[in-house]
Amino acid sequence: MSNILQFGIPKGSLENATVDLFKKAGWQISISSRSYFPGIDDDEMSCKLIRPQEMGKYVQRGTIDAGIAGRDWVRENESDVIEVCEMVYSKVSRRPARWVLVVNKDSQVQKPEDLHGATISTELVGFTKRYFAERNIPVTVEFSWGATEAKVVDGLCDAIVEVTETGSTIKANGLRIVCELMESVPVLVVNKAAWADPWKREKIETIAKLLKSALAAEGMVGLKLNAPNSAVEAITRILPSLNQPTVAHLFNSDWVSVESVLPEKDVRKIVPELLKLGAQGIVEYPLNKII
Ligand SMILES: Nc1ncnc2c1ncn2[C@@H]1O[C@H](COP(=O)(O)OP(=O)(O)OP(=O)(O)O)[C@@H](O)[C@H]1O
Ligand SMILES: O=P(O)(O)OC[C@H]1O[C@H](OP(=O)(O)OP(=O)(O)O)[C@H](O)[C@@H]1O
Ligand SMILES: [Mg+2]
Repeated sequence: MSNILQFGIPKGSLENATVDLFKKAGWQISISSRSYFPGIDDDEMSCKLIRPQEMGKYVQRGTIDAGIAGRDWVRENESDVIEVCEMVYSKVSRRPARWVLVVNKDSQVQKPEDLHGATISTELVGFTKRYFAERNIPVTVEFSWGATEAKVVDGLCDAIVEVTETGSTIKANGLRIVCELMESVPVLVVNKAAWADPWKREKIETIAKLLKSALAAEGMVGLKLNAPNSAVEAITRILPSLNQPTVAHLFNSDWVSVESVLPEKDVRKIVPELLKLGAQGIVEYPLNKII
């Protein structure tokens, strides 16, 4: 029987960003509407769409071997799984999601202690209870099924603990962040049995490496140029690189070829300096992965 890795893709906020990242890493995942079993162009993998809130549970039980979910939910459920790696992305950006304590703009609350005796609404009940208990602040924490911001606007609670990325929902509802309670990023988790299986472990490690390398390549470009040998010292001093720039001799010439990897945003600043130092034939190229 051939080996198959059962893999969980997070349904909801992280779904599209995760599928896009897999594409950059080299896997095409196709999700057809209403189906919870996405196709993937890898005979060694089979995918399921699973809510991030439940990913840890199903990975722990062995329903699936591994999956991606926000670390917030893996921790909330105290899932006994192995975290293989973290990846910094959210629904629309490459920043962590933040769980924040939020009140109405005109509220008197300035710090968590000001919520003594208050009612707080959140989807992340366990974490919120622990946060206030550890600080000896007595509060009532109520589970929210979503649209949580509306509850503090309506006065159904005194404050909320909610996830934010761009801040636009908080702003649109006229709310104010009191403080940040936790950051969360997607993590790749695997159960102990799959991790103990050499084939599955190697497959998971390959997936983790390629997902991370696709993320690492974002915003980075390759730069190649020719320069007279006499300018190489000066050029390598100003040229950023992952380790050191590569320098290769041009055939039958006292010129060299210099190659490096750098943030795309630095290119417009560095090119004029390279030209002044005598560089020619400068080529910038996109990168898919940095491994
Ligand atoms: N902009 C975002 N909004 C909400 N969750 C985000 C965002 N970016 C990343 N996340 C992460 O996505 C996970 C929540 O995903 P999901 O959208 O499935 O939950 P939900 O908000 O309950 O779902 P729904 O889309 O049904 O409202 C969490 O791990 C959270 O940290
Ligand atoms: O800071 P922002 O970029 O605005 O993102 C955060 C918002 O996105 C999520 O809502 P979701 O779409 O999941 O709706 P919900 O409230 O019904 O869960 C989250 O619950 C916040 O409301
Ligand atoms: Mg939501």
